[in-house]
Amino acid sequence: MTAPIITVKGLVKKYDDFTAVDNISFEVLNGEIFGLLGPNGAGKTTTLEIMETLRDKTSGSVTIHGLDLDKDPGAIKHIIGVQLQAAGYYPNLNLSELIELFSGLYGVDIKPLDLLEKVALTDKAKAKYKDLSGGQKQRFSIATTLINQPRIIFLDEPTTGLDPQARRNLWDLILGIRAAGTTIVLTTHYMDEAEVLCDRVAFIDAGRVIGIDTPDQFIDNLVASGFERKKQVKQANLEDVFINLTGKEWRES
Ligand SMILES: Nc1ncnc2c1ncn2[C@@H]1O[C@H](COP(=O)(O)OP(=O)(O)OP(=O)(O)O)[C@@H](O)[C@H]1O
Repeated sequence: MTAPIITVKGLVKKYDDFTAVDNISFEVLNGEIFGLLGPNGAGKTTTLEIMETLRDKTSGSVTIHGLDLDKDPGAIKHIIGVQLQAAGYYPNLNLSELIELFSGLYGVDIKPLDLLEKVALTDKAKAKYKDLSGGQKQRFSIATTLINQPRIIFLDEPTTGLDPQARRNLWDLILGIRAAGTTIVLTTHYMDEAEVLCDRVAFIDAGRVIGIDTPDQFIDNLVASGFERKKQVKQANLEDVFINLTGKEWRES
């Protein structure tokens, strides 16, 4: 888990006069879950979409699994998994049919039910995307990233808007995908999520990387600098109460 699978160097993205990504550099190591964290508008999605070949960069270089984004975007597309926009989910097709369609577009042969099983959606194989709950939609969206059996997947705020159970179940799903050998780059606004999921995180602010490390090291450094929480931390929080009262199983009918 030590070799870089993604190398971003001096990445810049300008929208007219506005610099959204301002000379960002980082590496993502093979097999890790790497988090891009930072305030709204910091440039996380822009950075993610450039790596996904979905957005042009202004300057800098991106190398993914030895492939240069400028020279081999087509080859990069084959080895990465991206979340498709919901608009691409043809409304008349059910989940099984959508996976068949997408796998045809990728030129791969996969069994829809096998993929749906990975995200606990086999019982929804005949359902339409619009009829899924929020958590089920997110799980289906993650399933679509796996269609081409990619080495790396990119997830933009995968648990935003989900209830605590759905969120924790999605964490298990993401950890399972990593355990199967896939490198994951994700963005999130939930620091508890980053702490549970990410091997390393990069904090981005106003288009610049302001720190890259493991969550534990960031926390240790902060404590070592003399930081103390103002209030005594309770032994449990309201989310623990929620999970304790309502259980952990998939509950999204
Ligand atoms: N197509 C565009 N044209 C002009 N400006 C854009 C465009 N897309 C993004 N921006 C601007 O670039 C900046 C970075 O946006 P980006 O979506 O990358 O931020 P983010 O870190 O993902 O934010 P959030 O956490 O709110 O999703 C923002 O100021 C945004 O308004």
